[in-house]
Amino acid sequence: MSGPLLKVENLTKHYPIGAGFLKNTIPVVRAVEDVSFSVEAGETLCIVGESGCGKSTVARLLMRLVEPTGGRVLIYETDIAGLKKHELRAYRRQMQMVFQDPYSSLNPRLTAGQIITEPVENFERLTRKQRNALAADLLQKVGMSPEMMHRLPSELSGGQRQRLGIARALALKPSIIIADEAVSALDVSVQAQILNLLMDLQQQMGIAFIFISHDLGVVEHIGHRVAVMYLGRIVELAQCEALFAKPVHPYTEALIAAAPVADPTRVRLPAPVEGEVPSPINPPSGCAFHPRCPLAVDRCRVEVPPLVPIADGRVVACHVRAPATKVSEDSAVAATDGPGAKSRA
Ligand SMILES: Nc1ncnc2c1ncn2[C@@H]1O[C@H](COP(=O)(O)OP(=O)(O)OP(=O)(O)O)[C@@H](O)[C@H]1O
Repeated sequence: MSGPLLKVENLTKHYPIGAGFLKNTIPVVRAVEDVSFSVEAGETLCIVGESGCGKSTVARLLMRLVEPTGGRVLIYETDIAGLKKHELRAYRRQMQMVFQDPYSSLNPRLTAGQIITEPVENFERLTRKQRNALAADLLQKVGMSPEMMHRLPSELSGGQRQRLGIARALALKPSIIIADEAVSALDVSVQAQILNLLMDLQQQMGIAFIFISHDLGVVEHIGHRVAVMYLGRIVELAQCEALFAKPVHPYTEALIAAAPVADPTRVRLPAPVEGEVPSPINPPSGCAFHPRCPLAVDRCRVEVPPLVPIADGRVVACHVRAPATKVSEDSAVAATDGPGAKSRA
């Protein structure tokens, strides 16, 4: 099969809220606006941004848990909107999710073994022997002892529960796992174990990850590429190392400046920008970041900046740092495609 594993084109989601007198006056939350990216097999694309910027809505759109207002999601060049019911089931097998809170996403009445094998049994009947063998194999894959298959979620630690959530996601042999804040609820040492587990599984099984997080330390550890979102839009998409070494969008710069620095030799960026994230119901005109941006010029207040490719292959939406030319606008969509997974050797 050719082309990227996953391609997202101009994805948009507006949630209607309340009712106006006239249909066209119903206010909407502009949760996701014109988002495009692609993911290659075996790659980790991280999506970062402040709370409410639309990260989880992107995940829900990819899983087709909510319908988009506009745009397309293509898996191996097939538009998922056109899939029939049985094709959608097959698509859902390819894309699995690991959630932030492993406890609330695991059925407390089922044993670990039942939780892991349940997704497979939605598709095929298993004998008791097959079920036990599958549960034992998946538990071992995530670094747990097969005996744990008889335990209930309440009898496991937070880290074990998250491993169980990962084992369940692996059961259907997906091509992509979407991990939405998958390590945020865990202690730092357990976080590191889970991140290393995900990276090992990726190497062994070639799984792609879409890793959603607000924690830049985690993103720097696990990401190949990073998409930075602000108020529903991607404002910068770059190779992970390049992004952290030299953020280009002023918002990316501010996010990195605000993050705790684990490495004392790293030079800190200037102080982060002040102010609240504006409302996605009535976002600022032009560049939504302009009210908080120290570099804003008149053009930023009126024109939404397009994503423009710059020299090192990243794309940036900023009139000041990456001003658009006709040529750059034409090549911007191509630049949201990944160059393939980088090697971690
Ligand atoms: N079902 C819904 N109806 C209306 N608005 C919604 C709905 N779901 C999300 N939103 C709004 O859409 C915007 C984006 O929400 P989303 O959960 O995608 O953000 P996020 O970046 O994942 O945030 P967090 O990091 O806090 O989880 C927010 O303003 C949120 O309030």
